[in-house]
Amino acid sequence: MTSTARHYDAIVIGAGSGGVRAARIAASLGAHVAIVEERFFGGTCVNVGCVPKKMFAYAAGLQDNFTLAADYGLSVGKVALDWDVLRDNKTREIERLNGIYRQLLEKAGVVIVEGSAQITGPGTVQVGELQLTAPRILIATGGTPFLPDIPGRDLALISDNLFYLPQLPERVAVVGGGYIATEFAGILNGLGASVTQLYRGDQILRGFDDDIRNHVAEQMQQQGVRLTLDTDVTRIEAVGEGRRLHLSNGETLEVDAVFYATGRTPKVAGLFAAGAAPALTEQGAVVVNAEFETSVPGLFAVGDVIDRVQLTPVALAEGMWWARQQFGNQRDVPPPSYENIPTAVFSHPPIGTVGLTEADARARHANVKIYRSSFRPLKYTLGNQQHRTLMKLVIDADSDKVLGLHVSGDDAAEIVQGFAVAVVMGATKADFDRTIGIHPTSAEEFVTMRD
Ligand SMILES: Cc1cc2nc3c(=O)[nH]c(=O)nc-3n(C[C@H](O)[C@H](O)[C@H](O)COP(=O)(O)OP(=O)(O)OC[C@H]3O[C@@H](n4cnc5c(N)ncnc54)[C@H](O)[C@@H]3O)c2cc1C
Ligand SMILES: NC(=O)c1ccc[n+]([C@@H]2O[C@H](COP(=O)([O-])OP(=O)(O)OC[C@H]3O[C@@H](n4cnc5c(N)ncnc54)[C@H](O)[C@@H]3O)[C@@H](O)[C@H]2O)c1
Repeated sequence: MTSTARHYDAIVIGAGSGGVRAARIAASLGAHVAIVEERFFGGTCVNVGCVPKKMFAYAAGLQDNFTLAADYGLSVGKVALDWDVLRDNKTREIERLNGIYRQLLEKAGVVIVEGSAQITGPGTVQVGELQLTAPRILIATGGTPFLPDIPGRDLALISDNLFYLPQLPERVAVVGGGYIATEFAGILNGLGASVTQLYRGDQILRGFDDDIRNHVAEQMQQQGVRLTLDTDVTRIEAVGEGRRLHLSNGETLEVDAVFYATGRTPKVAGLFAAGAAPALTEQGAVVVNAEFETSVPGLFAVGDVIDRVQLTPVALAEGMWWARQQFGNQRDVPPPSYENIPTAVFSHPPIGTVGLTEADARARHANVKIYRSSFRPLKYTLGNQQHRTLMKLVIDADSDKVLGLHVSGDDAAEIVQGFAVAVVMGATKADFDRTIGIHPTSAEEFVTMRD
């Protein structure tokens, strides 16, 4: 039913990473923009993703520092986690950020419409009773957790739930081997839960460099995570307040909570009225061309919903490019490149990586040279903590170019962000070699690796 109609230059659906950035840039370029949001401003990353996840990852890592402090002669009292304090402090900060995202949009002159949007036809969006029209519509609705269809899957928790748990469960199973599962296993273990990570493949973190995968798996196990590989969950049943998992290896596992982190699928359910949907992939991702336009002229999409690379900085880059392309005068600027996207996994230990894995480099280049260094960082040498760092450079021996740079250990993400600029610029091993190191650091290893 349409009782009110409003016309804009652009309508953005979803106020997450991609949508907020696109709407703000478009408005700053003079466009009259409306943004529709049904749940929370800032989207997944700010509310139930990157930001609260990193806060919890800090909390989990802090536990280690108390042991380290004792090695340095600093005595501390009994260390105990007050889950309610951690959770509620986090929630307060997230609510503050939520308000900031809303204010940023308002200050930029973007019209905020709260509710669930449905695209009803070319250039037309329905939000409850309200009809919005515009020559350009941008879909930035993100993704939603995917859970395999097994009996009892309703008994499983998803990543959103971790951030609001009434209490920290004592025994936890985490299912999956990707970013979220590995980060959550480290967080829960670091906070004191007894954690089993179950993965159907032969090693976690598929797609990352094999040496790095093995290093992280080893270090996690050393820290107390039970890693059960080549195993899937076939059924979940409730046992009192707990959960019994039936495993593909015939065993059962009893836990207080089970988290599923088995991927995220594009969020398009209910988004299109009959006949209004653009072409979608089999997985439901919105198909776009190089300019982010769908099969329906004037209908565009960016971010997780197009399922290219599910990372916040990628959604930001896509949203920004789209807005400048549509409303700015930068028509000759190429779209964001998907080559050499640096990324981090905030596991314990964390991973930072940019460029090709050794296996990918060998598949594409005839002569590949590997430099590898594994060491116990200085910080840990006064005590018994066995934390190690692994660093690896993948070089094209013919051109001397650095094809890949990988690290797993303290500060991995911070280290790789800077080196990523060099890799994107096409730095060679010789460029690395003539760079003087900063001593004593772990990062200096990348400029001192020799044959
Ligand atoms: C646990 C977790 C940890 C993560 N950690 C990281 C990290 O450390 N680093 C990183 O780079 N990435 C991380 N990510 C991924 C990152 O959050 C996403 O890639 C990013 O949020 C995608 O942005 P987006 O704009 O495409 O979608 P989103 O941020 O998901 O925003 C989509 C918005 O659209 C709204 N919406 C959906 N449908 C409708 C509708 N019909 N009407 C109105 N509004 C609608 C949603 O409510 C939401 O606010 C993490 C994700 C998760 C789940
Ligand atoms: N630090 C970061 O930047 C960060 C952190 C979290 C999430 N993210 C983004 O969010 C995305 C989603 O995270 P995710 O961890 O859910 O996805 P993922 O794609 O990283 O991992 C999914 C895991 O689930 C497994 N899986 C898939 N289907 C399964 C099934 N039917 N049964 C058993 N296992 C199955 C996969 O083999 C894989 O190990 C990531 O790909 C990443 O792009 C990024």
